[in-house]
Amino acid sequence: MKSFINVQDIGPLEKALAEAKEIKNDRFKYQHLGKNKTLLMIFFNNSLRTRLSTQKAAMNLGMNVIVLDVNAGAWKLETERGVIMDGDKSEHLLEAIPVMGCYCDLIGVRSFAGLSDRDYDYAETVLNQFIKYSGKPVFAMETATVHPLQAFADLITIEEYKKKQRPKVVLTWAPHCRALPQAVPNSFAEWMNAADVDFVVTHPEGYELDPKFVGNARVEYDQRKAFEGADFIYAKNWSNPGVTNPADYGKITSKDMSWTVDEQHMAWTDHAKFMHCLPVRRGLIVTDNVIESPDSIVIPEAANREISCSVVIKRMLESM
Ligand SMILES: CCC[C@H](NC(C)=O)C(=O)O
Ligand SMILES: NC(=O)OP(=O)(O)O
Repeated sequence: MKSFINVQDIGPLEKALAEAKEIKNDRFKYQHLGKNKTLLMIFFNNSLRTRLSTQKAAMNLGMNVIVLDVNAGAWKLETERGVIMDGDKSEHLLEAIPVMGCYCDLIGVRSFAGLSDRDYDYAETVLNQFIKYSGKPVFAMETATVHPLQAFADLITIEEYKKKQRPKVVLTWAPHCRALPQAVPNSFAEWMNAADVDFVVTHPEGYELDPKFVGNARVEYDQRKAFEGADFIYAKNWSNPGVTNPADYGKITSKDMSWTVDEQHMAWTDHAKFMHCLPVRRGLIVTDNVIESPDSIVIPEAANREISCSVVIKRMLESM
C-alpha cells in the first residue's frame, strides 16, 4: 500500500476489520516489521488524537518516529508554483518535500483545507505533492478532503458496539462558530457507504457533501426523521461544501442551534450510541448530558485511532 487516502486503499473491509481485532488483542505482535524504519509525521495544523495515536501505533510496530510541526520551527513554506518568493516564506514545498523524504521510510501528513479555493482543496494539492515528490509511501492524517484514519476507527467502533447485523448509522450536521473542513464527514460517508450499514445523512439544505464521498447515501433534511430508529448518531459540523452553490464554499451558511444534539434528539433514536471524532464544542454540537451519557462512546472511538493506524502502518510496512 503506497498511499492511504480512500476506503479502497485498505481493500476488503471484512479483512481490515479482522486485522484490527487481531492487533487490538496483541498490539506488539508485528513489532519486527518496523525495526530500523522511521515514520515522519508532518503537521500543518493542530492535533491531539492523531498526533498521539499515530506515534503510538508506529511505536507498537517497532518504528522510530519524527514529528515535524511545519508552522513551529520549520521554514515557512511556499506551496504555490510560479511565484516570486520575496515574502515571508523562505522555502518552497517542492524542495522541502524531497528533503523530508530523505530522512524517513514512511510519511503521515496533516494539512487541512484552506476553505477558500474549492478546486485547490478538492484536488488534494498538498497531499498529492507529498505523494509525488517525497519518494516514500504517504498516508493522510486529515488532509483537505479526507480523514481515513478517523473513518476506519469509527467503523471499528461501530462493529464493536452494534447490536444488530446491519445497524442504522446517522451522520448529522450540527452548528459551529468556526468554518470547519468537510474531511471528516467526507471520509465517514465514504466508509459507511462501503460498510454493511443502513446509512443516512442529515443536514440543512445547502450543506450537501461532495458526490464523490456521499455517493447514493440517503439524505434526509428532516433531522427528526433521520434520527428515528437510529442505532448510531455520528455528529459533526462542516462548513458549506459548495456543491449546491459554489460561492458558498467554506462558508458558514447556517448556525441553526435546533440541530445541536440534545437528549430530546437522542430520544428519537433506538437507544443509539453517540459518536464524534473530537475535539468537540459542547453546547454547539452536543449537550453535556448527551456526551457524558452511558450511550456516548466518543472515548473508545478515540482509543480505536491507535488500532486503525496500526493496521494501516502494518500494511504499508509489509509492502515495503
Ligand atoms: C478531527 C477534526 C479536525 C477539525 N476540527 C477542527 C476544530 O478544526 C475538523 O473539523 O476537520
Ligand atoms: N479526531 C482527530 O483527528 O483529532 P485530532 O484533530 O485531535 O487529531
